[in-house]
Amino acid sequence: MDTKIVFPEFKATALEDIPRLASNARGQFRTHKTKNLQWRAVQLRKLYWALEDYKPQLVAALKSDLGKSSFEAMFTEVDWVKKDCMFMLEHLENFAKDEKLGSPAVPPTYSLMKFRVRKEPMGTVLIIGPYNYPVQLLLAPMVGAIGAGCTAVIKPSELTPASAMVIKEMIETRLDSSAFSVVNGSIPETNALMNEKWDKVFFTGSAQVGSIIAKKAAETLTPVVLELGGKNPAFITKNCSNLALAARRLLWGKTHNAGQVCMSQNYVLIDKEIAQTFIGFLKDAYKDAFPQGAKNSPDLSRIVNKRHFQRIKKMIDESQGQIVMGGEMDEDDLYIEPTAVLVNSVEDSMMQEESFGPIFAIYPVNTLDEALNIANLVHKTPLSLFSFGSKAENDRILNEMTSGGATLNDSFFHGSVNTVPFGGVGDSGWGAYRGKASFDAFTHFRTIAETPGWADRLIRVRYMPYDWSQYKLLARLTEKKPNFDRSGKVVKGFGYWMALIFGLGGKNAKGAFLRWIVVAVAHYLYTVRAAK
Ligand SMILES: NC(=O)c1ccc[n+]([C@@H]2O[C@H](COP(=O)([O-])OP(=O)(O)OC[C@H]3O[C@@H](n4cnc5c(N)ncnc54)[C@H](O)[C@@H]3O)[C@@H](O)[C@H]2O)c1
Ligand SMILES: CC1=C(/C=C/C(C)=C/C=C/C(C)=C/C=C/C=C(C)/C=C/C=C(C)/C=C/C=C(\C)C=O)C(C)(C)CCC1
Repeated sequence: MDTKIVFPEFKATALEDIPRLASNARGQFRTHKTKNLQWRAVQLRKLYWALEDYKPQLVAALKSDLGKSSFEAMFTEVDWVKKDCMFMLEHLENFAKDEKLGSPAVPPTYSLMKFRVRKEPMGTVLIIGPYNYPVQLLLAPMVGAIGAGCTAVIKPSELTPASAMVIKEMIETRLDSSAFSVVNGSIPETNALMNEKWDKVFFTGSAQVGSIIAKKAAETLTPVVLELGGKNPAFITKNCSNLALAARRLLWGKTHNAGQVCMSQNYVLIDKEIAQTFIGFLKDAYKDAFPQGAKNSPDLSRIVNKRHFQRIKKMIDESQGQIVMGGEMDEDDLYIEPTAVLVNSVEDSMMQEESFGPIFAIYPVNTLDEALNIANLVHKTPLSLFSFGSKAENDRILNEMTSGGATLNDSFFHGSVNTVPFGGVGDSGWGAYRGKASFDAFTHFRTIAETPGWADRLIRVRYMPYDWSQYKLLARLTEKKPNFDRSGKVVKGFGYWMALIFGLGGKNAKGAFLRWIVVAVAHYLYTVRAAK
């Protein structure tokens, strides 16, 4: 029996249908049904079971689009989003409930006004996905949108056509199709979508397209989340505790999904003295991962298409460096062997471009100063950074170079857990999502105050005719005196010494209280013993 799964041929959504789909989603939001937590929970449960039921099609589609192994398809795509659904379901009520605002945000003088933050759905949102994780990177943000109570239109990447068509059928047949729809297509369809008014746009993809999206969104002052790429550095110093482990972990970062991972390292800055040893360990790790050779491995994905194959090949072809691991390619099979290139210039093509594939540069340096200068020159705000040094060196690297996220002593572990916030900084991204951050990304935090009528006498100060005596009274009750002078120095005045003496050196009221308890207990024990 032939069990081969056949996918519907990729079909772009008709341009003339796009305004209607956007308008439907907006209209459905205005029915207010998405404000109901039960409705949201039902959609999340439906998405969970849709992913479970469509697993064979999704896994096969990922194989067809990217040569992705079923292991990675399950681990980082289908099961990943199912876990997201479970997490959102488990915490939905808690995330969505009003947050009471008390001290210190609200001073005691305003405590009668019942300040609170109400979590409101942003409205109707557009989610645009990239090709490298067609399921995860499109549907994980959608879990946030559903949890927050938004309606949404989602647009998968056209570079992964099989996944895009399976996702369209799955979402539109299994979720509330009046609230959620899928637009398939490329630039014209995305432009048509961007011509519509959204309450938020969530874009994952390249910085170049991110900038087009942000500009267009700015015309209508539409907020955007941008999840972009970066030229991510790894630092290895002489004090790296286990060089073989560093090699194994960094090789993982470039073999997982064939290195088509926004947060994997682009280049490794390594102390000159240990560079050759590291290369030896890399080769060992390679042999362990691919005992039959990388090309024969059932685990290694392929490059998404010929354009990206040629882009990656060009980086290697134009490099002045020396290939020290890998280097084999086969365009017909879209196969690129995991490859490391030893380089000695920031101008090298391997350092200038984002690799977004199974290749990376190794750049030997003399000092950590030099490494930090190079990394800041190549990309000041990468999406991630990896550091394999002593504690002091790792701290220094974190301190002297920023990044969206960072992992010490490993490749992208900070981005491998689906409930911790993930996002870029500067030109590697705006905003974050995953876990609670996904709910927050699609939520308007609306501050509410409620002023009881009987309190009007108390707030008389705001009314005309203005009365300075009322103002002074309020100031006396609410204004804090500075404990610092005009040069910014803390002044240790009478209040400071009193607090120190009567607080027994405690830093705050709680600390002082605990110290007084200790004193009281000690005094009690002493008097009991003395009495015996
Ligand atoms: N930070 C992250 O979470 C993350 C995740 C994955 C990929 N990325 C980055 O994305 C890039 C690779 O992904 P990609 O090639 O799919 O990105 P891309 O920017 O080419 O495409 C992303 C989406 O934008 C659409 N698009 C492409 N060109 C467009 C245009 N001119 N106008 C409007 N829409 C357009 C595509 O159809 C696709 O849906 C890399 O730079 C990678 O680092 C970032
Ligand atoms: C099982 C036992 C234990 C626990 C073991 C643990 C915690 C294992 C953890 C393993 C991990 C974290 C593996 C990492 C997997 C990597 C993944 C899932 C990669 C994901 C890729 C992603 C998200 C890509 C994203 C791409 C982006 C954003 C851009 O392109 C113990 C030790 C507790 C007890 C014994 C048993």
